Formats: sequence, C-alpha cells, structure tokens
Amino acid sequence: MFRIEDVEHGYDDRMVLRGISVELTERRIAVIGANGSGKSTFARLLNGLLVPTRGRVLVDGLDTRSEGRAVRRKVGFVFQDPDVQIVMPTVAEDIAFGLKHRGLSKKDIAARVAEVLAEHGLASLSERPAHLLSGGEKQRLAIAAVLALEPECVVFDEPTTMLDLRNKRRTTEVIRNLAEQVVVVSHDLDLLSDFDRVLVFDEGRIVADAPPSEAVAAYLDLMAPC
Ligand SMILES: Nc1ncnc2c1ncn2[C@@H]1O[C@H](COP(=O)(O)OP(=O)(O)OP(=O)(O)O)[C@@H](O)[C@H]1O
Repeated sequence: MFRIEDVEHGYDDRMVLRGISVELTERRIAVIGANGSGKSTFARLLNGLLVPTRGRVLVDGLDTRSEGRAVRRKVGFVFQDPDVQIVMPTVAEDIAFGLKHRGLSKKDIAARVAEVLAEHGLASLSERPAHLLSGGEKQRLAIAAVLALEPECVVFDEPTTMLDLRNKRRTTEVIRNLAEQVVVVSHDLDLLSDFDRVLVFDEGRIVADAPPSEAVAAYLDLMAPC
C-alpha cells in the first residue's frame, strides 16, 4: 500500500531521514530504533502530515504531496499524546467530529458514534468532558475517534508509551485485533512480537528490515554499549 521512493527529510536544513526507499504491503509493520532516529518523522510522512523534503510517498498510488486529503481518508494517525488529537468538549462529540466532516447525516453519525463508543468501552463516558478523562481513557478515545472513520490503514506513534500495564495490554490487544493494515512506531518490543515485519531505524536510515526476532536482535546489537 505504501511506496516510499528515495525519501529524505530535514528540519531547517538538518537532515533527519536519508535514503529511504521501501514498500510496505504487510498487514502489521513496526518501526523501532533509538530516540531521535527519525521514526516519528517517518510515520508522519505516511499520511501526509509531513511531506518529504526530497523523494515521494505514495499511498495506493496517491502522492502525499498533491493528494494529502485523499491520503488522510485512507490512513488514520494516532498520536503518542492523545491531548494533541482530542478536539471536542465531550467524548461523544469528539468521535462525531470527524464523521461530521465526512458529510454523514445526523442519524448516521449518531448510530456510528453509539457503535464506536460501545466497541471501545466508552459508552458510560460518552457525555464526560474529554479533557477530564484519565490518560488511558484519553488514549482509548483517540484510537476510537480514528477508527470511527474506517481508515484502510492506521499509523500509531508510540501508542503504549504513556500507559500503565493494564491499558498497555488493552491497547496491544486492540491493535492486534484490527483487520486494517497497521504501522506502529514503538519502543515496546512485546507489542511487535507477532508482527509481520519490523523496520529498524538508526540515524535517519533503515538499518534492518526483517521479521521481529531478527529485527529485534539487530536493534539490541545497535543499543549494546560499545
Ligand atoms: N518539528 C521539528 N522541528 C525540528 N526538528 C525536529 C522536529 N521534529 C523532530 N525533529 C528532530 O528530528 C530528529 C528525529 O526526530 P523523530 O521524532 O522523528 O525521532 P524518533 O525516532 O521518533 O524519536 P523518539 O524515539 O525519541 O520519539 C530529532 O533530532 C528531532 O529533534
């Protein structure tokens, strides 16, 4: 689904991704690597939140540079910090927000919101002010709001980093059960143990691209003290 061609990306002339050419077709793909190695930047390129300084990113043939809107309909993005994503006063309104922008009727929005609230264990919180939720509840809401839009692929940027063990397990299970393609940036090596493919980043390059056990071994090697 994703075709990344000769991509480089820089911020203020400082290159943080270099020489990235890769196709991502597997259903579950993880991205791991050291802090600052460019993982989040790479993730943001996948749905056009960022467009590359050089090269191009195609999603089902759509170029993120010229077709960002169509790309974002296909590819949902869950941020590490749910506060970045929650925009409406209540839980139900926040889930309805994206659906309104899709032009659904009021009746269809109400039905979809109820369905998504139930699926994600949020029904009892539907009228709660979203900003008063706990961290785990906010993360659940952020994931639910993205999935309500039925994307074909979901990119998660460190989805379990801010969670306690219970919520981490819950989120891992939600990701595991998704039928959609997922790309997950994570430092949580348990999360990706059954993934199809793992990319290891180091200093802005992909230095390993393999199934989990091999990729994790390469990552541990990289992290070993000199
Ligand atoms: N908006 C920005 N403006 C300037 N520099 C940035 C910006 N976003 C990221 N960077 C820099 O780009 C580099 C790569 O950052 P990125 O967040 O992609 O790494 P990461 O691998 O996801 O790191 P982490 O594991 O710590 O989240 C870092 O040096 C970071 O400081």
